[in-house]
Amino acid sequence: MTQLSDRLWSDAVQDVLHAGRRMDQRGWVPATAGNLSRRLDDGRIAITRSGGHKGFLTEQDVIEIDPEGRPLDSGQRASAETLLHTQLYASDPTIGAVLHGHSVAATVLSMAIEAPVLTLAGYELLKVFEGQSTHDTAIDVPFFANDQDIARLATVVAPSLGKMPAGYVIRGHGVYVWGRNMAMALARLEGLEFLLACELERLKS
Ligand SMILES: CSC[C@@H](O)[C@@H](O)C(=O)COP(=O)(O)O
Ligand SMILES: [Zn+2]
Repeated sequence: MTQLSDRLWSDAVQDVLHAGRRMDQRGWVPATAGNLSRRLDDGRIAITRSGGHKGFLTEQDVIEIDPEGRPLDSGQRASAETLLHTQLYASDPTIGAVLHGHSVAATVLSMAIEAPVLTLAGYELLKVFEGQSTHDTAIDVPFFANDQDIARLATVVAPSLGKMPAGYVIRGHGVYVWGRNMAMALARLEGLEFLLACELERLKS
């Protein structure tokens, strides 16, 4: 490895470790839930190893996968949900980071609401999402049925790729959010989680 590619890799790993800690602080990755990835400028993909606590990740917990989601080192086990990350990267070359968490708001709302989408409307914070410049708008967040068969779940998500400015929710499970870099993905995740928490409050009232 050259010094530059070493540097790109260690920056990506630090991004993942930092985001994992942030998501843990917010209570979005209980137990071993959640997974995080980052695509480097040279196209390599760094993703969390399966089964670790995402708030206590070490450098060894972040591994390299190919664009099809196979670990470069076949002795390593990448996130069980790797295909949901690689399908996003394949769908949009500008995506540089993907985050998945299991918040209370995403879990409860998606089990309480039967409609296939949740419409977020009128919130100032909608401006955190791609292409939004006013609160006077509405964004649909799709709710997909949970499935332990991730390849099959990816085929259900596929028709919506490119049409989900705020990310998506898997029912009773959690959110997927992405951005051009880790900072943007984290900002979108915070935005979506805030809005889901607001919707949950409205449901209670
Ligand atoms: C604690 S169960 C959560 C898992 O089933 C899964 O949904 C998850 O988010 C983490 O899986 P992982 O394989 O560690 O990436
Ligand atoms: Zn999950």
